[in-house]
Amino acid sequence: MGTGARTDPLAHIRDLFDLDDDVVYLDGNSLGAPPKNVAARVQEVVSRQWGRRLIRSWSEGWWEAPQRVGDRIGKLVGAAPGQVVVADSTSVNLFKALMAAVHGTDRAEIVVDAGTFPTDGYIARSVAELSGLTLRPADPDDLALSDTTAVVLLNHVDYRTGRLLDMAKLTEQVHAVGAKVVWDLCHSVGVLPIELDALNVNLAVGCTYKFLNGGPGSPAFLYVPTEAQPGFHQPLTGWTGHRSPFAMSPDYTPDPGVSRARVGTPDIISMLALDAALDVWDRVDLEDVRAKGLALTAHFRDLVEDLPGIEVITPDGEWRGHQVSLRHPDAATLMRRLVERQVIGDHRPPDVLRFGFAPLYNTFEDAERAATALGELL
Ligand SMILES: Cc1ncc(COP(=O)(O)O)c(C=O)c1O
Ligand SMILES: Nc1c(O)cccc1C(=O)C[C@H](N)C(=O)O
Repeated sequence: MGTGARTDPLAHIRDLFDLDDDVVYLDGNSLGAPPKNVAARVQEVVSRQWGRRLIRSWSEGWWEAPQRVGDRIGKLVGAAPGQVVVADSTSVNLFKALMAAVHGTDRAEIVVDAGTFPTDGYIARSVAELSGLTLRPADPDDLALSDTTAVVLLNHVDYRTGRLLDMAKLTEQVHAVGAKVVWDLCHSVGVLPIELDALNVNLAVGCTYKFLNGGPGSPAFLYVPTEAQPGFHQPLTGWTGHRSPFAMSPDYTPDPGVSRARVGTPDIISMLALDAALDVWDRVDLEDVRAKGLALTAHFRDLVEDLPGIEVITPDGEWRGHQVSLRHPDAATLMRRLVERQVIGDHRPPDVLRFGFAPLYNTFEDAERAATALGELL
């Protein structure tokens, strides 16, 4: 199982992360590992920016941080500057995006992929209720769209199976019936090249605590393309989305740009921890990240697919993200015992073992150690 001869152009990047070598961490698709520079940045933000500069820091970079950090994420998702804002949670951004997408529509339905991560389905249900539309879960292979479809919400990578959807093809399908598409990029941002502008995606959301390593609960992002910004009807009219927040006007006038998607005061400590975590992306090429992710997951798959009782449910080939999901009737117990052996993945009910591979810090040896541990348990 040795991988000594394997070339890994990202091998040196692991040193930028604060990881224990005796732990095989394969849960970066749930909570990314901390880059080493984050602790010092947070210390700087607390001690100097907050401590010494106090409220002056709002006009020394804090106020614009949601757009500035948004532009850094924009580079990773194929969005030109001024179209991504970092704010709130993915759930809240989904609410804003879906409410804006159905605003003023005379169409009847919202479609959501049937295997969606629960929060997307719950939020889509609320938006349907509030807007008087119906919600229809559908198989992404057979969306059955029509001219009654207002908006389609799709997960780029399925959190359970790791399947990657064809964003180009599906976006085109949705546009062909005159509907809008909202993409949830939680499991794809930072591991594969994404081209939101080039594909004319209507709206997109994603979290930053998985493969972007922003830290627990780091703020999410929302993409609103420039041409859609004037028509982006913000349902949560908080003051930070106002055109002139400090005018303290009694009337709400939205910011003309992407800032209209902001709501309330940003969580600066978390936002600037994320900003620091994003530094690592200045040193890597997403194509290399993708290539390594495919190689890591293929290697792990090869090592585990013939183990007794295991069924691999992650698609083979290129239509997959950076996790390998295995079905086994004793998945919960197996994962508990793997974690006892310092191999950390996760379990998704009822019977799925998930192993996420973060190409910036996971190694081929991690894949081997995890496969060996699982083999011994089985
Ligand atoms: C596809 C997807 N959407 C949304 C979320 C989470 O949303 P939030 O950031 O609001 O917790 C997750 C993971 O928690 C997810 O996997
Ligand atoms: N967001 C999470 C959290 O706050 C606690 C524990 C896990 C999570 C996750 O991100 C779960 C993840 N989205 C999943 O794919 O299952």
